[in-house]
Amino acid sequence: MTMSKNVLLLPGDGIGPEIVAETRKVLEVVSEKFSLGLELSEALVGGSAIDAYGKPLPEETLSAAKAADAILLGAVGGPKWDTNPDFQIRPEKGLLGLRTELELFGNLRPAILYPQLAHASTLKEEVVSGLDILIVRELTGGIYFGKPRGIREKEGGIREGYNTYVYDENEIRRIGRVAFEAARARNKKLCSVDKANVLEVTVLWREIMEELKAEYPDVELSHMYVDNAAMQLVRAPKQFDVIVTGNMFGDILSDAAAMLTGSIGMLPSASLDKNGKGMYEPCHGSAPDIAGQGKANPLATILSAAMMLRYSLDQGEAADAIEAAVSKVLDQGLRTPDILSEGMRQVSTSEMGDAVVAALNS
Ligand SMILES: NC(=O)c1ccc[n+]([C@@H]2O[C@H](COP(=O)([O-])OP(=O)(O)OC[C@H]3O[C@@H](n4cnc5c(N)ncnc54)[C@H](O)[C@@H]3O)[C@@H](O)[C@H]2O)c1
Ligand SMILES: CC(C)[C@H](C(=O)O)[C@@H](O)C(=O)O
Ligand SMILES: [Mg+2]
Repeated sequence: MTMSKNVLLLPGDGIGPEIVAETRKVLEVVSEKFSLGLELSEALVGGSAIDAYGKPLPEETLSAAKAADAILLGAVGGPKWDTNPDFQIRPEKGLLGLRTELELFGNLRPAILYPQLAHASTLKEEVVSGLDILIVRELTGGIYFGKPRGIREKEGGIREGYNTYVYDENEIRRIGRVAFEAARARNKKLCSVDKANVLEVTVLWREIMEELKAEYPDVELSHMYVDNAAMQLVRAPKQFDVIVTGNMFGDILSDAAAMLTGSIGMLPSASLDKNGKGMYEPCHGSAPDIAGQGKANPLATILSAAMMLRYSLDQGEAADAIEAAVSKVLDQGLRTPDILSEGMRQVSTSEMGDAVVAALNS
């Protein structure tokens, strides 16, 4: 008898509902094919939750997320809510609240170039071909959550905005271990990215990473300043295997890494707690500029579902099948507009989802 597994789908805003609908089709097919007994339910988060409940993370959604075996999120945000004067009532706060409430501190953002997309990258083919790197981003600390924060008035009525970049050594150690373990399971090369020439918080970061090295003598550890890392990611990205960094640097570097894979529409992610429970989402946002037009690439979300099966639901075979199906549709020359190149056939969001389903069934 199969044990049923509860998966909570959080479509969110903008292209979120479109890409999650395609991913739902894929999950239904693999559930059937591999007898996974996935029970899929949906809840609101972000702007859609603000519209329905007046807040971006309603209690119903949070308790469903806590009860679920795994969560798959589309994206949140959009211009409709960007001018909300109460900063707590913003879609992004719903996503950040889920990450902190569920203690999802370990964010894995793999940037893999499918060989079929070597032409889709804006970089030269030889720079990106064979690319397979992993960014490990700390997700529940750093400047995103540090206190004090706010906008205050100084003497003379001058307003100033302020945030606090803070990490304690335990927070650094636990993300460090995630990264060392990941490097150990790959090519045993870890690059820690910081700004230790300027920021004390990252002086401590570097010190703790060095300390952890003793536990992982088989992993080669190096350090790089974030400005150089941004440059090196574009200049020679294949020099990296695993990168570990804090919340904000990881946010920025992972968008840069996305373009190495051809499109931000290709980059999946896993956000894990200490027990491996997780929320899975594409690295991109709600793309308001293309929402509702059938132009969104659903593959980052579909690949996030594969990560979910592998990391939280222990279904590596089903995950492999999804990734093979994605590779197959790329072999067939099917492309959403963001990854379109000469000689390929342009398809819509739902045609891409249907093609992945067909590849799974074939
Ligand atoms: N995890 C999330 O939910 C998340 C992540 C990033 C941004 N956001 C939010 O999304 C909104 C828009 O932010 P942004 O414009 O800076 O970033 P974005 O990632 O939404 O879009 C950047 C560009 O990439 C394109 N793009 C993104 N995903 C795509 C896909 N799947 N297929 C094809 N093209 C795609 C968009 O059309 C746009 O041109 C903001 O409200 C932001 O806060 C949410
Ligand atoms: C929407 C925003 C809060 C989020 C982040 O900054 O973490 C996004 O950019 C991401 O990369 O997941
Ligand atoms: Mg981001």
